[in-house]
Amino acid sequence: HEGHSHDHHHHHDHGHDHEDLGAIKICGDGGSLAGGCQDGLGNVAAADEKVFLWKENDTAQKDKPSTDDNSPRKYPWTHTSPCFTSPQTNTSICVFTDNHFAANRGASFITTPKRAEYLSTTPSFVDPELTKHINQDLHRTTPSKYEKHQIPGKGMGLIAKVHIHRGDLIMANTPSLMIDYRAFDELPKEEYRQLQASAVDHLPDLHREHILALSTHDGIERTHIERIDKICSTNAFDIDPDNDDEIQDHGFYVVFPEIARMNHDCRPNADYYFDHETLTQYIHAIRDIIPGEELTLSYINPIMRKKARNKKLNRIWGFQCACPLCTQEKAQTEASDSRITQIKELVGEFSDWSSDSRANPQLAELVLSLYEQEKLWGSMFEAHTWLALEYNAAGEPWTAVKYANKAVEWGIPVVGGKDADVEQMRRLIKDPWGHWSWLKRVR
Ligand SMILES: C[S@@+](CC[C@H](N)C(=O)[O-])C[C@H]1O[C@@H](n2cnc3c(N)ncnc32)[C@H](O)[C@@H]1O
Repeated sequence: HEGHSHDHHHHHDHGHDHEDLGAIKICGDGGSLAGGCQDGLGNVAAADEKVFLWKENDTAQKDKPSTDDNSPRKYPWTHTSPCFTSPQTNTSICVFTDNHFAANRGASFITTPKRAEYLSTTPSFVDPELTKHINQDLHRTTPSKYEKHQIPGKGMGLIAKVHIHRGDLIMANTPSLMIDYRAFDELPKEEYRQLQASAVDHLPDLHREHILALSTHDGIERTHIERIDKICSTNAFDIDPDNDDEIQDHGFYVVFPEIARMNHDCRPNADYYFDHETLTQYIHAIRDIIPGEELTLSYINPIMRKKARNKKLNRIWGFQCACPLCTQEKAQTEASDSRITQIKELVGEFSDWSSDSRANPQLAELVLSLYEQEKLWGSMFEAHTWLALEYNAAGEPWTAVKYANKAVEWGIPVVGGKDADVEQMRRLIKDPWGHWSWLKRVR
C-alpha cells in the first residue's frame, strides 16, 4: 500500500495500491487543490428482465427496511447474498445486485449492509431517470465516436471513427461492479473471490457475458472464480468515496465494461472522472483526436519517470510500455525524465501557503510550460488553477481571472463541472478581491 489521501487532485499515484490487485488510478498525491479524486473503465447489452414492472410486482421492495446495521435489507436489491463476516470488524460484507439499475443494465456492489444502504439513497437509485440515458452503447441516441478493434500488441482497443475535439464527451457508463476496498482488505482471499464471482453471476445475462469477455491480460485458462478475479484486476478503476459517504476511508474498485477496452498511453488523449450522483464514469477528449487514432487513458500517474512507469505497468497489467513517450530516442527520454523531476520538485510549493514557499506567478508559468512540453493535457486544469491562485495572491486580479477561466475550461472534462476546485475557480472569476487567495502571498 502506498498510503491514501483524499485531498489530492487528478493524476498522481495515490491510494491503496493493492499491489496484487492493480487498478487504474489517476488520483492526486496531496497536491494543493482541494476536492475529490476521480477515476475508471466500459458495451453492455440489454438486461434480461422485465422493464420497470418490478416496482409493482416485486415482493422484495415490500420488506421493511432493517434497523439492524448488519443484516441486508432487500429494497432496491434483487440479490443480497452471499455474505461473509469480516474477522477484523465482525461486520458482514455481501453482494448487493440491482438488476434494474440504469434502465435494467444492472449493477453489483460488494460492501457492508450499511454502505449498501447509503448507496441506495444516492441520486442514481432514488431517481432512475438520472441513469436511464447514460449507457449510450445500450441506448444509443447519438452515433458512437469510436469502434472496437484488435490493436497489434495490445489486444482490443477503441479507435476514433470521427474527428473528436478537445473537451468532447467520448462515453459515459454506469458500473457493472463496485467493490468496497474493505472486502479486499478484510476478507480471506477465497471468500473475497467468491463474492466477486457471485457479483458477476447475478448480473443480467448479456451484461454478465460482456464482463466475462473482458481481458485477463494473459489469456491463460482459469477456473470461473480465478478468471473473474483476473478480469477485475486487469480492468477495474480505483474510485474514491463520495464526500457525503460516511465510510470515507475506503474507496471502491469499479469495472465499467465499455471503458475497459481503452488501452494505456503515458500521454493519453482522453481522461476520466467519476460522478457520484449518477455513479457514472465520464470519458472526455483532452486534446483533438483525428479519425483512426486510438483512444487512450493513462492507467497510472503520468508524472513518473520512464523506468518507474514501465515497472508499474508491467507489474500490474503485464505489458511493456511501447507508447510514444516510452519509445523516444535516448536524448528525448532524458529530457522528458528531467522535466518530470522538475515538476515533482516544484508542485509542492503551491500547496504551501507559508512564507517558506517559493510559489509565485513565474513558478506557476514554469510548471504550465513543463506540462505543455510533456503533453500532460490532463494536468492543465491543475496548472491553470495554480496560475489563477498565484496571480491573485500576488495582487493581479485580471491575470488571475484570465487563468481561472482557462482552469474552468480545462477542468470540466477532467474533473467535472460540479468539482469543488472548478467551483472555486468560478468564485474567483466572480470576485477575485473577495476570494481567499487575494493578496495572500504579499501580506
Ligand atoms: C483495461 S484492459 C484494456 C483493453 C484490452 N486491450 C482488451 O483487449 O480488452 C488492460 C489490458 O490491455 C493491455 N494493454 C493496455 N494498454 C496497453 C499498451 N499500451 N500496450 C500493450 N498492452 C496494453 C494489457 O494486456 C492490459 O493488461
